[in-house]
Amino acid sequence: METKNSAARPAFPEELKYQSGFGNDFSSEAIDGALPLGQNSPLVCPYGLYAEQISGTSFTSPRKLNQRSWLYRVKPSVTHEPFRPRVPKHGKLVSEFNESNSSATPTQLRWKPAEVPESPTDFVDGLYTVENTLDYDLVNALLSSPAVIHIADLCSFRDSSACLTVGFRFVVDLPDGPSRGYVAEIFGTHFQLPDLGPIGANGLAASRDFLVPVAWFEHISRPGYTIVQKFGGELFTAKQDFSPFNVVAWHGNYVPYKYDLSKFCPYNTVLMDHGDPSINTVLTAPTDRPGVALLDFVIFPPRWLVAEHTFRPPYYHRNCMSEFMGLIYGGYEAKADGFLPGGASLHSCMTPHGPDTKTYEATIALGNEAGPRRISNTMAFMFESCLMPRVCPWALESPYMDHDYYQCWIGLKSHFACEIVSEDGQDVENEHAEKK
Ligand SMILES: O=C(O)Cc1cc(O)ccc1O
Ligand SMILES: [Fe+2]
Repeated sequence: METKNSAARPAFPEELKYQSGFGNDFSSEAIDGALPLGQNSPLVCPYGLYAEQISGTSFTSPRKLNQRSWLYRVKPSVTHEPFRPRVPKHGKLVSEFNESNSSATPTQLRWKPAEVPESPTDFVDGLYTVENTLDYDLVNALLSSPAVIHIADLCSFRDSSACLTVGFRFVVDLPDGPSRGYVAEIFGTHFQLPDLGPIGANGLAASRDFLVPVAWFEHISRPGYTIVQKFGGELFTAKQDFSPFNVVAWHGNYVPYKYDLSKFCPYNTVLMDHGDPSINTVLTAPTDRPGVALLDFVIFPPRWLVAEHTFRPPYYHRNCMSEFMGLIYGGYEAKADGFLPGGASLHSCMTPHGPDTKTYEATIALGNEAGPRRISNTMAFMFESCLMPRVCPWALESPYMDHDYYQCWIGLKSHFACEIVSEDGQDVENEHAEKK
C-alpha cells in the first residue's frame, strides 16, 4: 500500500476500466503486444518488460484452487531498499494476539462510530484492530477509524466492497473527503462465491458484477517512493525510486477486484418465517469442514418483507459462529436505535442477541395484518466466523464502546400468558405474567 500524498502522484485515468467476472483467467495489456504469447517467461519480454509471477496459492495446490498471475512490469518488485519496521503512530493496530493483550468475552459488544480525527489521517494510520483470533491467527477484523483518507480506487466504501489479494500493492485515495470503512483480513484461504444449492444457477452476487482492473501503468521516476507493507501483522516501510504501478500487461486468476453491493440480488422467504442470514452471503472463505466458513461476508440490503403471520425481524438467537456486524448506511432492521453507520457490534460464539425492545414491541404492535413492506436505505453487513474472536483492550476501553448496549434488551417483558387452573377448578392469577 502507498500512503504518500496523492498530489505527488499523477491522476489515475478519469474513467478506470475493468474486466468482469469472478475466478476467471483474465488478461490485459495497456500497450498492444505487451503480453507475451505462448509462454510466460520469454528470454526477452515485449518492450523489455520484466516477467514476475505472483502466487496466491502454493505451486502445488489443486488446479481448481490454484491462483497465480503473471505481471509484466517496467521494473520488478524486488528493486527496493531494505524494509524497516514502521514506527506506529498509535498502538491500535495490533499484530500479535495473546492472552494478555486480548480477551474473549461472551458479552454483547457494540461500538458507536468514532469521530473524524482533527488532523488528516491516512488509510494506514486510520486502521484500528478490533478483534483477532488466537487459535489460528487467520482472521483479523479491523475497524478503520473515520479518517481523512487519501485513497485511490478503493471506491467510496459507501456501497462497495473491494477485495485486495495478499501481496498486491495498492494506493488508497478517497477524493470525497473523510471516509470510514471496515476491513476483514483472512489468511490461508481465499474468498469464493457461495454455492447456490436449490436457488439454482442465478441469484445473490453474480460473477459478472465483480470487476477486475485492466492494466495501467505510470513510467516516471519517483525518488523516495515509500511502500508500506503489513507482514506477520506488523508494518514495515521500504523506499524505491519508481512507482509500483508499473504493470504494462498481465494475465492470470490471482487478482484484486471490487463489487458494488447494490448489484446483489437478494433471495428470501416469500411466505413465512425468517430466513437464516446465510441466504445473503456475498462471498465465503471456506475451511476444510464442509459448510463451515473461516469468514462469510453477508449483507442485509434493501428488500421487501412479505412473510405472513411471521415475526419478520431477525429472530433471537445464539450462534456457534461469531458475528461481527457493521452498518454502511441507513438503519438496521433489528435495532431501532444505537446501531449507527460507522459503528459495529460483536456477538461472539453462543452470545445471545436479537432485536431490541423497541423493534420487538413495534413488530408485535403491527400484528398479523402487516402487508408487504420494503426496507429501504439500508446496508448492514456481517463478518461471520467459526473462530473465537479476541478483542483488543483499546476496543474494550474505547470511549466509543456502548456500555449501555445491554439496556436495549433488558426491558423485554414477559408476555407469557396462560391460565393456571387451581386444584379446585378455579382460575388463579397467572403468576408468570409480568404486571405492566
Ligand atoms: O444478529 C444479526 O442481526 C444478524 C442476523 C440477521 C438475521 O436476519 C438472522 C440471523 C442473524 O444472526
Ligand atoms: Fe446474529
